[in-house]
Amino acid sequence: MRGLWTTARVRSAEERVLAVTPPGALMRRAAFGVASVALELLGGRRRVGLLVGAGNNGGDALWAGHHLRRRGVAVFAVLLAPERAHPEGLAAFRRAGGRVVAELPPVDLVVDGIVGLSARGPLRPDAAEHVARLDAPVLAVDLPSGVDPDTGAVDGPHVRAHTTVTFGCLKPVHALADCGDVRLVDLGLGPELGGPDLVELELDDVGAAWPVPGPEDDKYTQGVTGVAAGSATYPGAAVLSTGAAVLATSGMVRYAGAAADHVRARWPEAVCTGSTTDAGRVQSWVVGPGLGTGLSAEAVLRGVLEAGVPVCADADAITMLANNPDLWDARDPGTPLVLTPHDREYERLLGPVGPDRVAAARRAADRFDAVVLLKGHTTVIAGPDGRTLVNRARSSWAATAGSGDVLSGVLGALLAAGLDPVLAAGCAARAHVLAAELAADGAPVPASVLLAALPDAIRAVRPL
Ligand SMILES: NC(=O)C1=CN([C@@H]2O[C@H](COP(=O)(O)OP(=O)(O)OC[C@H]3O[C@@H](n4cnc5c(N)ncnc54)[C@H](OP(=O)(O)O)[C@@H]3O)[C@@H](O)[C@H]2O)[C@@H](O)CC1
Ligand SMILES: [K+]
Repeated sequence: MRGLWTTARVRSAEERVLAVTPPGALMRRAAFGVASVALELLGGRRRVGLLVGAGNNGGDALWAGHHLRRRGVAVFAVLLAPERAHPEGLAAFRRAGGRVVAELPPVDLVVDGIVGLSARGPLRPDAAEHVARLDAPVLAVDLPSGVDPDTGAVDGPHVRAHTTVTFGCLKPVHALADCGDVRLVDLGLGPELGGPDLVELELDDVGAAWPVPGPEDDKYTQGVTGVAAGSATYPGAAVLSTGAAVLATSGMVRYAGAAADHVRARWPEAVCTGSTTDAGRVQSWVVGPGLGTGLSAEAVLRGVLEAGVPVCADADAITMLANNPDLWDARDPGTPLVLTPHDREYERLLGPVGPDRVAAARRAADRFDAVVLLKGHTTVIAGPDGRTLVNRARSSWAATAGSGDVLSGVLGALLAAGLDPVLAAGCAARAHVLAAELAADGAPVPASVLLAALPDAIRAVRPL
Protein backbone atom coordinates (compact mmCIF):
# COMPACT_ATOMS: atom_id res chain seq x y z
CA MET A 1 0.00 0.00 0.00
CA ARG A 2 1.20 3.47 -0.78
CA GLY A 3 0.01 6.23 1.55
CA LEU A 4 -0.64 9.78 0.39
CA TRP A 5 -0.74 12.76 2.73
CA THR A 6 -2.44 16.13 2.13
CA THR A 7 -0.37 19.33 2.14
CA ALA A 8 -1.68 20.40 5.55
CA ARG A 9 -0.48 17.13 7.07
CA VAL A 10 2.88 17.35 5.26
CA ARG A 11 3.44 20.88 6.50
CA SER A 12 2.78 20.06 10.12
CA ALA A 13 5.11 17.04 9.94
CA GLU A 14 7.75 19.19 8.21
CA GLU A 15 7.50 21.84 10.90
CA ARG A 16 8.25 19.31 13.62
CA VAL A 17 11.20 17.86 11.70
CA LEU A 18 12.52 21.33 10.76
CA ALA A 19 12.53 22.29 14.44
CA VAL A 20 15.12 19.60 15.21
CA THR A 21 17.15 19.83 11.97
CA PRO A 22 19.96 22.27 11.11
CA PRO A 23 18.67 25.18 8.96
CA GLY A 24 18.57 24.36 5.24
CA ALA A 25 19.35 20.68 5.74
CA LEU A 26 15.99 19.40 4.47
CA MET A 27 16.11 21.57 1.37
CA ARG A 28 19.63 20.47 0.55
CA ARG A 29 18.61 16.83 0.94
CA ALA A 30 15.59 17.44 -1.31
CA ALA A 31 17.72 19.26 -3.88
CA PHE A 32 20.38 16.56 -3.85
CA GLY A 33 17.61 14.09 -4.72
CA VAL A 34 16.49 16.29 -7.62
CA ALA A 35 20.06 16.61 -8.92
CA SER A 36 20.64 12.84 -8.71
CA VAL A 37 17.52 12.08 -10.74
CA ALA A 38 18.42 14.87 -13.20
CA LEU A 39 21.86 13.29 -13.78
CA GLU A 40 20.20 9.93 -14.35
CA LEU A 41 17.77 11.42 -16.89
CA LEU A 42 20.55 13.38 -18.61
CA GLY A 43 22.46 10.17 -19.24
CA GLY A 44 25.63 12.03 -20.13
CA ARG A 45 24.05 15.07 -21.79
CA ARG A 46 25.10 18.30 -20.14
CA ARG A 47 22.62 21.19 -20.40
CA VAL A 48 19.86 21.89 -17.89
CA GLY A 49 17.36 24.74 -17.56
CA LEU A 50 15.66 25.75 -14.32
CA LEU A 51 12.31 27.52 -14.04
CA VAL A 52 12.44 29.11 -10.59
CA GLY A 53 9.41 30.48 -8.74
CA ALA A 54 9.02 32.60 -5.64
CA GLY A 55 9.25 30.02 -2.87
CA ASN A 56 11.08 27.02 -1.52
CA ASN A 57 10.17 24.96 -4.58
CA GLY A 58 12.35 27.38 -6.54
CA GLY A 59 14.94 27.06 -3.75
CA ASP A 60 15.06 23.31 -4.33
CA ALA A 61 15.62 23.92 -8.05
CA LEU A 62 18.44 26.42 -7.42
CA TRP A 63 20.21 24.12 -4.97
CA ALA A 64 19.80 21.26 -7.47
CA GLY A 65 21.36 23.59 -10.08
CA HIS A 66 24.27 24.14 -7.70
CA HIS A 67 24.82 20.35 -7.36
CA LEU A 68 24.57 19.90 -11.13
CA ARG A 69 27.12 22.66 -11.77
CA ARG A 70 29.52 20.83 -9.46
CA ARG A 71 29.11 17.79 -11.69
CA GLY A 72 30.07 19.87 -14.71
CA VAL A 73 26.58 20.42 -16.12
CA ALA A 74 25.81 23.79 -17.77
CA VAL A 75 22.81 25.21 -15.88
CA PHE A 76 20.63 28.18 -16.84
CA ALA A 77 17.92 29.62 -14.59
CA VAL A 78 14.91 31.80 -15.38
CA LEU A 79 13.81 33.59 -12.22
CA LEU A 80 10.05 34.18 -12.46
CA ALA A 81 10.04 36.45 -9.39
CA PRO A 82 13.67 37.65 -9.18
CA GLU A 83 13.20 39.72 -6.02
CA ARG A 84 11.66 36.73 -4.19
CA ALA A 85 13.95 33.95 -5.42
CA HIS A 86 15.32 31.83 -2.57
CA PRO A 87 18.37 33.90 -1.41
CA GLU A 88 20.69 31.13 -0.21
CA GLY A 89 19.78 28.90 -3.15
CA LEU A 90 20.41 31.71 -5.64
CA ALA A 91 23.73 32.64 -4.03
CA ALA A 92 24.88 28.99 -4.09
CA PHE A 93 23.75 28.62 -7.70
CA ARG A 94 25.68 31.72 -8.76
CA ARG A 95 28.76 30.71 -6.76
CA ALA A 96 28.83 27.39 -8.58
CA GLY A 97 28.79 29.16 -11.96
CA GLY A 98 25.07 28.87 -12.77
CA ARG A 99 23.75 31.53 -15.16
CA VAL A 100 20.59 33.56 -14.67
CA VAL A 101 18.92 34.23 -18.03
CA ALA A 102 15.73 35.93 -19.26
CA GLU A 103 14.79 32.98 -21.43
CA LEU A 104 16.04 29.39 -21.50
CA PRO A 105 18.45 28.47 -24.30
CA PRO A 106 18.16 24.96 -25.85
CA VAL A 107 18.68 22.42 -23.02
CA ASP A 108 18.45 18.65 -22.53
CA LEU A 109 16.28 18.76 -19.40
CA VAL A 110 14.17 21.37 -17.62
CA VAL A 111 13.73 21.42 -13.84
CA ASP A 112 10.31 22.79 -12.86
CA GLY A 113 10.72 24.71 -9.60
CA ILE A 114 7.91 27.17 -10.32
CA VAL A 115 5.64 26.23 -7.47
CA GLY A 116 5.22 23.30 -5.09
CA LEU A 117 3.08 22.68 -2.04
CA SER A 118 1.83 26.29 -1.94
CA ALA A 119 0.42 26.07 -5.47
CA ARG A 120 -3.00 27.54 -6.07
CA GLY A 121 -4.65 27.42 -9.48
CA PRO A 122 -3.06 27.08 -12.90
CA LEU A 123 0.28 28.55 -13.99
CA ARG A 124 0.32 32.34 -14.06
CA PRO A 125 0.73 33.91 -17.52
CA ASP A 126 4.50 34.59 -17.37
CA ALA A 127 5.26 31.06 -16.14
CA ALA A 128 2.80 29.62 -18.67
CA GLU A 129 4.66 31.37 -21.53
CA HIS A 130 8.00 29.88 -20.52
CA VAL A 131 6.43 26.43 -20.13
CA ALA A 132 4.68 26.64 -23.52
CA ARG A 133 8.08 27.20 -25.21
CA LEU A 134 9.75 24.12 -23.68
CA ASP A 135 10.75 21.26 -25.91
CA ALA A 136 12.89 19.28 -23.48
CA PRO A 137 11.56 16.72 -20.95
CA VAL A 138 10.60 18.21 -17.61
CA LEU A 139 11.68 17.04 -14.19
CA ALA A 140 9.12 18.46 -11.73
CA VAL A 141 10.22 19.40 -8.24
CA ASP A 142 7.68 17.99 -5.76
CA LEU A 143 4.81 18.22 -8.29
CA PRO A 144 4.13 19.52 -11.79
CA SER A 145 3.43 23.25 -11.40
CA GLY A 146 -0.11 24.32 -12.14
CA VAL A 147 -1.63 21.09 -10.79
CA ASP A 148 -3.40 21.26 -7.44
CA PRO A 149 -1.37 19.37 -4.80
CA ASP A 150 -4.39 18.11 -2.84
CA THR A 151 -6.93 17.39 -5.57
CA GLY A 152 -4.82 16.85 -8.69
CA ALA A 153 -7.18 19.27 -10.44
CA VAL A 154 -5.92 21.00 -13.57
CA ASP A 155 -7.72 24.15 -14.56
CA GLY A 156 -5.53 25.79 -17.19
CA PRO A 157 -1.85 25.89 -18.17
CA HIS A 158 0.29 23.43 -16.24
CA VAL A 159 3.53 21.53 -16.52
CA ARG A 160 3.59 18.04 -18.06
CA ALA A 161 6.27 16.17 -16.20
CA HIS A 162 8.37 13.32 -17.53
CA THR A 163 9.42 12.61 -13.95
CA THR A 164 8.54 14.11 -10.56
CA VAL A 165 10.82 14.03 -7.55
CA THR A 166 8.91 14.50 -4.34
CA PHE A 167 10.02 14.69 -0.73
CA GLY A 168 9.09 13.16 2.58
CA CYS A 169 5.97 11.35 1.39
CA LEU A 170 3.61 11.12 -1.56
CA LYS A 171 0.85 13.72 -1.79
CA PRO A 172 -2.61 13.27 -3.34
CA VAL A 173 -1.49 14.88 -6.61
CA HIS A 174 0.84 11.95 -7.21
CA ALA A 175 -2.07 9.53 -7.49
CA LEU A 176 -4.76 11.88 -8.76
CA ALA A 177 -2.90 13.52 -11.66
CA ASP A 178 -0.29 12.62 -14.23
CA CYS A 179 3.09 13.34 -12.67
CA GLY A 180 5.10 11.03 -14.93
CA ASP A 181 7.42 8.66 -13.11
CA VAL A 182 7.29 9.62 -9.41
CA ARG A 183 10.42 9.31 -7.24
CA LEU A 184 10.41 9.79 -3.48
CA VAL A 185 13.30 11.30 -1.49
CA ASP A 186 13.23 10.43 2.19
CA LEU A 187 13.32 13.42 4.56
CA GLY A 188 12.75 11.47 7.77
CA LEU A 189 9.16 12.70 8.07
CA GLY A 190 7.83 9.18 8.63
CA PRO A 191 7.39 9.21 12.42
CA GLU A 192 5.70 12.62 12.28
CA LEU A 193 3.22 11.87 9.52
CA GLY A 194 0.62 9.62 11.18
CA GLY A 195 -1.79 7.57 9.07
CA PRO A 196 -2.25 8.58 5.42
CA ASP A 197 -5.24 10.53 4.08
CA LEU A 198 -5.48 8.38 0.96
CA VAL A 199 -4.18 4.93 0.09
CA GLU A 200 -3.23 3.48 -3.26
CA LEU A 201 -3.32 -0.32 -3.40
CA GLU A 202 -0.30 -1.99 -4.94
CA LEU A 203 -0.49 -5.22 -6.88
CA ASP A 204 0.81 -7.23 -3.92
CA ASP A 205 -2.02 -5.94 -1.73
CA VAL A 206 -4.56 -6.99 -4.34
CA GLY A 207 -2.93 -10.41 -4.66
CA ALA A 208 -2.89 -10.92 -0.89
CA ALA A 209 -6.58 -10.04 -0.59
CA TRP A 210 -7.82 -12.03 -3.62
CA PRO A 211 -9.90 -15.02 -2.47
CA VAL A 212 -8.21 -18.35 -3.06
CA PRO A 213 -10.09 -21.60 -2.39
CA GLY A 214 -8.74 -23.86 0.32
CA PRO A 215 -8.91 -27.66 0.43
CA GLU A 216 -12.21 -27.54 2.37
CA ASP A 217 -13.92 -25.12 -0.01
CA ASP A 218 -16.69 -25.91 -2.49
CA LYS A 219 -18.68 -23.81 -4.92
CA TYR A 220 -20.91 -22.45 -2.13
CA THR A 221 -18.30 -21.66 0.51
CA GLN A 222 -16.49 -19.43 -2.00
CA GLY A 223 -19.55 -17.19 -2.12
CA VAL A 224 -22.37 -17.17 -4.65
CA THR A 225 -22.68 -13.99 -6.72
CA GLY A 226 -26.08 -12.97 -8.01
CA VAL A 227 -26.20 -10.84 -11.17
CA ALA A 228 -29.39 -8.89 -11.89
CA ALA A 229 -28.44 -7.15 -15.09
CA GLY A 230 -29.21 -6.93 -18.79
CA SER A 231 -32.49 -6.79 -20.64
CA ALA A 232 -33.91 -7.85 -23.97
CA THR A 233 -32.45 -4.60 -25.36
CA TYR A 234 -29.08 -4.88 -23.59
CA PRO A 235 -28.18 -8.56 -23.16
CA GLY A 236 -24.47 -7.78 -23.55
CA ALA A 237 -24.25 -6.10 -20.16
CA ALA A 238 -25.54 -9.29 -18.54
CA VAL A 239 -23.04 -11.45 -20.43
CA LEU A 240 -20.11 -9.20 -19.47
CA SER A 241 -21.04 -8.73 -15.83
CA THR A 242 -21.81 -12.41 -15.28
CA GLY A 243 -18.64 -13.43 -17.10
CA ALA A 244 -16.55 -11.14 -14.91
CA ALA A 245 -18.05 -12.70 -11.77
CA VAL A 246 -17.41 -16.19 -13.19
CA LEU A 247 -13.75 -15.40 -13.89
CA ALA A 248 -13.01 -13.36 -10.74
CA THR A 249 -13.41 -16.10 -8.12
CA SER A 250 -14.18 -19.78 -8.01
CA GLY A 251 -17.54 -19.20 -6.28
CA MET A 252 -20.77 -19.91 -8.12
CA VAL A 253 -22.61 -17.28 -10.15
CA ARG A 254 -26.38 -17.04 -10.52
CA TYR A 255 -27.80 -14.86 -13.27
CA ALA A 256 -31.40 -13.66 -13.00
CA GLY A 257 -33.06 -11.66 -15.74
CA ALA A 258 -34.29 -11.28 -19.28
CA ALA A 259 -30.94 -12.13 -20.89
CA ALA A 260 -30.77 -15.65 -19.40
CA ASP A 261 -30.51 -17.36 -22.81
CA HIS A 262 -27.62 -15.14 -23.88
CA VAL A 263 -25.80 -15.64 -20.60
CA ARG A 264 -26.34 -19.41 -20.64
CA ALA A 265 -24.98 -19.62 -24.18
CA ARG A 266 -21.77 -17.79 -23.26
CA TRP A 267 -21.28 -18.91 -19.64
CA PRO A 268 -22.65 -22.44 -19.22
CA GLU A 269 -21.27 -22.55 -15.66
CA ALA A 270 -23.64 -19.79 -14.53
CA VAL A 271 -26.99 -20.87 -13.08
CA CYS A 272 -29.58 -18.82 -14.99
CA THR A 273 -33.17 -17.96 -14.20
CA GLY A 274 -35.57 -15.39 -15.61
CA SER A 275 -36.22 -13.57 -12.36
CA THR A 276 -34.48 -12.58 -9.14
CA THR A 277 -37.40 -13.94 -7.11
CA ASP A 278 -36.57 -17.53 -8.05
CA ALA A 279 -32.80 -17.13 -8.27
CA GLY A 280 -31.96 -19.01 -5.06
CA ARG A 281 -29.56 -17.90 -2.33
CA VAL A 282 -26.63 -15.63 -3.04
CA GLN A 283 -24.01 -13.88 -0.89
CA SER A 284 -24.03 -10.69 -2.95
CA TRP A 285 -25.97 -9.03 -5.74
CA VAL A 286 -24.72 -7.02 -8.69
CA VAL A 287 -27.62 -4.95 -9.93
CA GLY A 288 -28.01 -2.44 -12.71
CA PRO A 289 -25.86 -2.91 -15.83
CA GLY A 290 -28.17 -2.77 -18.87
CA LEU A 291 -31.17 -3.39 -16.62
CA GLY A 292 -33.29 -0.44 -17.76
CA THR A 293 -35.07 1.97 -15.48
CA GLY A 294 -38.73 0.98 -15.93
CA LEU A 295 -41.12 -0.37 -13.31
CA SER A 296 -39.96 -3.97 -13.61
CA ALA A 297 -36.32 -2.87 -13.19
CA GLU A 298 -37.35 -0.90 -10.10
CA ALA A 299 -38.98 -4.02 -8.66
CA VAL A 300 -35.75 -5.96 -9.27
CA LEU A 301 -33.69 -3.28 -7.54
CA ARG A 302 -36.08 -3.13 -4.62
CA GLY A 303 -35.92 -6.90 -4.16
CA VAL A 304 -32.14 -6.95 -4.29
CA LEU A 305 -31.80 -4.10 -1.80
CA GLU A 306 -34.08 -5.95 0.62
CA ALA A 307 -32.22 -9.26 0.28
CA GLY A 308 -29.92 -8.79 3.27
CA VAL A 309 -26.66 -9.40 1.35
CA PRO A 310 -24.02 -6.92 0.09
CA VAL A 311 -25.07 -5.15 -3.10
CA CYS A 312 -23.05 -3.57 -5.88
CA ALA A 313 -25.42 -1.03 -7.50
CA ASP A 314 -24.16 0.09 -10.89
CA ALA A 315 -25.36 1.97 -13.96
CA ASP A 316 -29.20 1.89 -14.26
CA ALA A 317 -29.51 0.98 -10.57
CA ILE A 318 -27.83 4.30 -9.71
CA THR A 319 -30.08 6.20 -12.10
CA MET A 320 -33.15 4.59 -10.51
CA LEU A 321 -31.95 5.48 -7.00
CA ALA A 322 -31.43 9.06 -8.18
CA ASN A 323 -34.80 9.30 -9.95
CA ASN A 324 -36.83 7.60 -7.25
CA PRO A 325 -35.38 8.24 -3.77
CA ASP A 326 -38.14 6.06 -2.23
CA LEU A 327 -36.06 3.11 -3.40
CA TRP A 328 -33.51 3.87 -0.68
CA ASP A 329 -36.11 2.83 1.86
CA ALA A 330 -35.99 -0.74 0.51
CA ARG A 331 -32.37 -1.02 1.53
CA ASP A 332 -31.46 -3.39 4.32
CA PRO A 333 -29.53 -0.97 6.56
CA GLY A 334 -27.33 -3.71 8.01
CA THR A 335 -25.75 -4.78 4.73
CA PRO A 336 -23.04 -3.07 2.71
CA LEU A 337 -23.93 -1.17 -0.43
CA VAL A 338 -21.33 -0.25 -3.06
CA LEU A 339 -22.29 2.41 -5.61
CA THR A 340 -20.16 2.65 -8.74
CA PRO A 341 -21.11 5.91 -10.50
CA HIS A 342 -19.31 7.63 -13.34
CA ASP A 343 -19.47 11.41 -13.27
CA ARG A 344 -22.87 11.75 -14.97
CA GLU A 345 -24.43 9.15 -12.68
CA TYR A 346 -22.88 10.90 -9.69
CA GLU A 347 -24.40 14.16 -10.88
CA ARG A 348 -27.86 12.55 -10.93
CA LEU A 349 -27.36 11.48 -7.31
CA LEU A 350 -25.75 14.55 -5.76
CA GLY A 351 -24.96 17.24 -8.35
CA PRO A 352 -21.67 17.92 -10.17
CA VAL A 353 -18.56 16.05 -9.05
CA GLY A 354 -16.48 19.24 -9.16
CA PRO A 355 -12.68 19.50 -9.25
CA ASP A 356 -12.13 17.66 -5.95
CA ARG A 357 -13.01 14.05 -6.76
CA VAL A 358 -11.92 12.75 -3.37
CA ALA A 359 -14.24 15.17 -1.59
CA ALA A 360 -17.04 14.24 -4.00
CA ALA A 361 -16.67 10.52 -3.33
CA ARG A 362 -16.53 11.14 0.42
CA ARG A 363 -19.64 13.33 0.25
CA ALA A 364 -21.59 10.56 -1.43
CA ALA A 365 -20.25 7.86 0.91
CA ASP A 366 -21.34 9.92 3.88
CA ARG A 367 -24.71 10.91 2.41
CA PHE A 368 -25.71 7.36 1.40
CA ASP A 369 -23.84 5.41 4.08
CA ALA A 370 -22.33 3.40 1.24
CA VAL A 371 -18.99 2.63 -0.33
CA VAL A 372 -18.71 4.89 -3.37
CA LEU A 373 -16.45 3.99 -6.25
CA LEU A 374 -16.26 7.11 -8.42
CA LYS A 375 -15.06 5.98 -11.84
CA GLY A 376 -12.60 7.97 -13.88
CA HIS A 377 -9.04 7.93 -15.13
CA THR A 378 -8.31 7.97 -11.42
CA THR A 379 -10.90 5.95 -9.56
CA VAL A 380 -11.65 7.15 -6.04
CA ILE A 381 -13.19 4.77 -3.52
CA ALA A 382 -14.60 6.23 -0.30
CA GLY A 383 -16.08 4.24 2.55
CA PRO A 384 -18.68 5.58 4.96
CA ASP A 385 -16.01 5.26 7.68
CA GLY A 386 -13.77 7.78 5.86
CA ARG A 387 -11.28 5.30 4.40
CA THR A 388 -10.34 6.41 0.90
CA LEU A 389 -8.51 4.49 -1.81
CA VAL A 390 -7.33 5.85 -5.13
CA ASN A 391 -6.42 3.90 -8.24
CA ARG A 392 -4.86 5.56 -11.23
CA ALA A 393 -5.08 4.04 -14.68
CA ARG A 394 -1.77 4.09 -16.51
CA SER A 395 -3.66 4.31 -19.81
CA SER A 396 -7.21 5.09 -20.91
CA TRP A 397 -7.82 1.84 -22.78
CA ALA A 398 -10.35 0.72 -20.14
CA ALA A 399 -12.60 3.70 -20.98
CA THR A 400 -14.69 1.66 -23.42
CA ALA A 401 -18.32 0.54 -23.69
CA GLY A 402 -19.09 -2.39 -21.40
CA SER A 403 -15.97 -1.93 -19.29
CA GLY A 404 -18.08 -0.88 -16.29
CA ASP A 405 -20.17 -4.05 -16.60
CA VAL A 406 -16.98 -6.08 -16.18
CA LEU A 407 -15.96 -4.06 -13.13
CA SER A 408 -19.34 -4.60 -11.46
CA GLY A 409 -19.11 -8.38 -11.94
CA VAL A 410 -15.63 -8.55 -10.38
CA LEU A 411 -16.73 -6.39 -7.49
CA GLY A 412 -19.83 -8.50 -6.88
CA ALA A 413 -17.74 -11.69 -6.81
CA LEU A 414 -15.33 -10.20 -4.26
CA LEU A 415 -18.27 -9.07 -2.10
CA ALA A 416 -19.75 -12.56 -2.28
CA ALA A 417 -16.41 -13.97 -1.13
CA GLY A 418 -16.72 -11.84 1.98
CA LEU A 419 -14.10 -9.17 1.33
CA ASP A 420 -14.48 -5.92 3.21
CA PRO A 421 -16.42 -3.74 0.73
CA VAL A 422 -13.83 -0.92 0.54
CA LEU A 423 -11.09 -3.48 -0.11
CA ALA A 424 -13.33 -5.34 -2.57
CA ALA A 425 -13.89 -2.13 -4.51
CA GLY A 426 -10.17 -1.29 -4.45
CA CYS A 427 -9.11 -4.77 -5.57
CA ALA A 428 -11.75 -4.88 -8.31
CA ALA A 429 -10.70 -1.49 -9.65
CA ARG A 430 -6.99 -2.41 -9.61
CA ALA A 431 -7.50 -5.80 -11.27
CA HIS A 432 -9.77 -4.20 -13.87
CA VAL A 433 -7.13 -1.62 -14.80
CA LEU A 434 -4.46 -4.31 -14.94
CA ALA A 435 -6.61 -6.51 -17.17
CA ALA A 436 -7.14 -3.55 -19.50
CA GLU A 437 -3.39 -2.90 -19.64
CA LEU A 438 -2.55 -6.54 -20.28
CA ALA A 439 -5.24 -6.88 -22.94
CA ALA A 440 -4.57 -3.56 -24.65
CA ASP A 441 -0.82 -3.87 -25.08
CA GLY A 442 -0.88 -0.65 -27.08
CA ALA A 443 -4.13 -1.18 -29.01
CA PRO A 444 -7.83 -0.56 -28.28
CA VAL A 445 -9.37 -3.13 -25.96
CA PRO A 446 -13.07 -3.97 -26.26
CA ALA A 447 -14.75 -4.94 -22.98
CA SER A 448 -15.01 -8.61 -23.97
CA VAL A 449 -11.24 -8.72 -24.54
CA LEU A 450 -10.64 -6.93 -21.23
CA LEU A 451 -12.86 -9.57 -19.62
CA ALA A 452 -10.84 -12.37 -21.19
CA ALA A 453 -7.68 -10.87 -19.66
CA LEU A 454 -9.01 -11.08 -16.09
CA PRO A 455 -7.41 -14.49 -15.37
CA ASP A 456 -4.04 -13.11 -16.52
CA ALA A 457 -4.50 -10.09 -14.26
CA ILE A 458 -5.35 -12.28 -11.27
CA ARG A 459 -2.38 -14.55 -12.00
CA ALA A 460 -0.14 -11.49 -12.22
CA VAL A 461 -1.11 -10.18 -8.78
CA ARG A 462 -1.17 -13.50 -6.92
CA PRO A 463 1.97 -14.38 -4.94
CA LEU A 464 3.87 -17.28 -6.51
N1 LIG B 1 9.20 23.15 4.13
C1 LIG B 1 10.21 22.30 4.01
O1 LIG B 1 10.78 21.87 4.93
C2 LIG B 1 10.63 21.85 2.69
C3 LIG B 1 10.05 22.34 1.53
N2 LIG B 1 10.47 21.95 0.35
C4 LIG B 1 10.01 22.59 -0.86
O2 LIG B 1 9.25 23.73 -0.58
C5 LIG B 1 8.07 23.72 -1.37
C6 LIG B 1 7.01 24.57 -0.76
O3 LIG B 1 7.55 25.85 -0.73
P1 LIG B 1 6.74 27.15 -0.32
O4 LIG B 1 5.77 26.82 0.75
O5 LIG B 1 7.74 28.19 -0.05
O6 LIG B 1 5.90 27.53 -1.58
P2 LIG B 1 6.01 27.20 -3.16
O7 LIG B 1 5.20 26.01 -3.44
O8 LIG B 1 7.42 27.23 -3.59
O9 LIG B 1 5.22 28.46 -3.77
C7 LIG B 1 5.81 29.71 -3.73
C8 LIG B 1 4.85 30.79 -4.10
O10 LIG B 1 4.40 30.66 -5.45
C9 LIG B 1 3.23 31.45 -5.63
N3 LIG B 1 2.23 30.65 -6.38
C10 LIG B 1 1.14 30.02 -5.90
N4 LIG B 1 0.47 29.41 -6.88
C11 LIG B 1 1.14 29.67 -8.02
C12 LIG B 1 0.92 29.29 -9.36
N5 LIG B 1 -0.13 28.54 -9.71
N6 LIG B 1 1.79 29.73 -10.30
C13 LIG B 1 2.86 30.48 -9.94
N7 LIG B 1 3.11 30.86 -8.66
C14 LIG B 1 2.26 30.46 -7.72
C15 LIG B 1 2.76 31.78 -4.24
O11 LIG B 1 3.15 33.11 -3.92
P3 LIG B 1 2.27 34.42 -4.24
O12 LIG B 1 2.82 34.91 -5.53
O13 LIG B 1 0.84 34.00 -4.32
O14 LIG B 1 2.55 35.34 -3.12
C16 LIG B 1 3.57 30.84 -3.38
O15 LIG B 1 3.75 31.29 -2.06
C17 LIG B 1 7.76 22.28 -1.49
O16 LIG B 1 6.88 22.01 -2.57
C18 LIG B 1 9.14 21.69 -1.69
O17 LIG B 1 9.51 21.81 -3.06
C19 LIG B 1 11.59 21.03 0.24
O18 LIG B 1 12.74 21.84 0.14
C20 LIG B 1 11.70 20.10 1.39
C21 LIG B 1 11.73 20.84 2.67
K1 LIG C 1 7.13 22.24 -9.26
